[in-house]
Amino acid sequence: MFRSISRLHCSLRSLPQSQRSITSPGTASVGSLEFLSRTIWGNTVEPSPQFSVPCCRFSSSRRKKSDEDHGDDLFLVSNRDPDSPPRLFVVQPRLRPDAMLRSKLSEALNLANSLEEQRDGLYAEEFGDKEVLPHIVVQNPLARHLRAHADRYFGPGTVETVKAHIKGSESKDKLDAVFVNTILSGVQQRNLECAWEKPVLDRVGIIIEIFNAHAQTKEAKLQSELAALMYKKTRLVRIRGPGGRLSFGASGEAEVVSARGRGSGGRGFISGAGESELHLQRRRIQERRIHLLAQIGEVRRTRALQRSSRRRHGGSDGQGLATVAVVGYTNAGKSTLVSALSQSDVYSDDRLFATVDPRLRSVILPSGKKALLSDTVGFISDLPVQLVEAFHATLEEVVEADLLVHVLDSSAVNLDEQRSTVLQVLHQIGVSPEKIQDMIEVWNKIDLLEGEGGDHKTADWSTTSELSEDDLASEDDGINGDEDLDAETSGSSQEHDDGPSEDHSTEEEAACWASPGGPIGEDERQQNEFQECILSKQDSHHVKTSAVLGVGLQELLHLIDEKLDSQKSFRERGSSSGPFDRKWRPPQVTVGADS
Ligand SMILES: Nc1nc2c(ncn2[C@@H]2O[C@H](COP(=O)(O)OP(=O)(O)OP(=O)(O)O)[C@@H](O)[C@H]2O)c(=O)[nH]1
Ligand SMILES: [Mg+2]
Repeated sequence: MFRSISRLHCSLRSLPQSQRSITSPGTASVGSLEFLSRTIWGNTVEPSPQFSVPCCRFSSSRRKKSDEDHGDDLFLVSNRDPDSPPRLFVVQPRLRPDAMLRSKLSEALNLANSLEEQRDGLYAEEFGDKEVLPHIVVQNPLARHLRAHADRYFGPGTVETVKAHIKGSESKDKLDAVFVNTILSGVQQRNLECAWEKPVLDRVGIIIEIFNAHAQTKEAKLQSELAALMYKKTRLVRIRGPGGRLSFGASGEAEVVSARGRGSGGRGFISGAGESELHLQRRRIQERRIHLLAQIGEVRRTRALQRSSRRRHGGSDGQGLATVAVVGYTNAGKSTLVSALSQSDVYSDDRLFATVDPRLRSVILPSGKKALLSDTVGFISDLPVQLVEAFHATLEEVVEADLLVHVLDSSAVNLDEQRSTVLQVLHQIGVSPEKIQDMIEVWNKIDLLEGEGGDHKTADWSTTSELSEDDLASEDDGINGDEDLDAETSGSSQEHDDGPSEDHSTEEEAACWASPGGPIGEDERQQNEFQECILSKQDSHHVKTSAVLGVGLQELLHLIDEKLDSQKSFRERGSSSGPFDRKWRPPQVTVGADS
């Protein structure tokens, strides 16, 4: 384990002062810093000395080499050593209300513990046996200032407090990386790595890493590499190579001066050393991307052929076979439900994104007809747009399915948020409002609710980790940083720190959590349709199931049968393909990018 850590984490080396200066020859000009600031925040902020702090580049322990490899490390933490799954320290910005904080912290801890690869089809440890990872709840910079710090996201006090806690946790066991459960810019990520002397993963990064770690098939591996590549492309930072040479994105000591570089070259005095390196790096990424897209294109063609052949004569006696896609928030119980309905064995696990490779299982409906159930990847709030784009081939199965079954974890406190996240992703990938209207909603895990058909709001907030009130309790950090009030570790005890702005910001925060890709519709009409869809779904009829106990399965099968039947008669009456004709298009706003 130590070997892999040392490969991940190089020690900080100091540079001569002349090389650190933001105005020194050969490094960034103030002009480019201003450009960077504008790029990130949409307006100019004072260049911070943080941008010029030299820091290290972390290399991957599980780099995939290939002839066409673009020369960059794509994955930061996930490794192939089955005896040493990465151990992360989790930083959770505080949210209101406390129930929301708990559910997000629980999700963050589960994400951090899910970053593990199988060896010979097995994980090193049962998920339930895993320890709760070290974590800290800190002041949310969005809550206090309605804007995060441009350089390190958190204020200096918080950064120092987290650093002290990391050091404290390291005395017990080595940490591989820090996971900050928010979306960081490339510059913020790099500066936090420098401050904490650990690789830092943000929410987008960890999800991409988990997908990569869990991908089994060639298709899923290609897609997760593409997602990582697209993520990486937005995070090229200027680094100082071993000979003091400046370049972008390769290993070496980092000088964070430009995360995107767009426009930094060839613009009079602000063009500087390294710009051609940046273009080289971007070109290599672009070449690899084109190569991956070509391979994924092959996968899509094969899948399309298989789909149309199933649709025409997939049944045992040559008749067409309907496909029912099972969708939902990650860990809602989709795979368990597909297993139970089809009486087969589909891999299910408490790890988030246990399913990355879609699976088809056949099921005999009460009418005697056969249908195919498609178990697919789960969704999550702030689903990285790079993943949605890269996993287009997989998600096409959902768009092309005859019927959707939306599985919800009825014991989740944030059930409404999970529902709207899923509906947004469906909308984003091109599923029509009509099809969403027709979708069957399943409230799974009812066995976890108190009493039969109990109120889900009263359910336990965490079914997957051993968190208690103590985990959220105030921790005395003992650090007298310059911004101590900014750095706290409790959800309840230091209310003096939160003025009335907290509630206001919570709305903003909630909006941020709930929106995976910012505005996703191209025009207002589509947005309105989508909003109507969400509203109508909230009150719609749902089937209650317990996939583990086998409750509600027959009712669900009857409903699937009924819906497919009514669709068939609808088609026979001469309707066009209607609900399935909208094409996927990327959202206009890129999450996690430095733009
Ligand atoms: N108590 C209870 N647990 C369930 C139920 N259905 C699934 N689970 C558990 O929930 C966890 C997640 O189940 P999965 O079927 O892997 O969930 P999923 O939606 O496929 O998750 P991803 O593939 O990670 O998106 C597993 O530990 C299941 O045993 C249920 O009805 N009741
Ligand atoms: Mg699954």
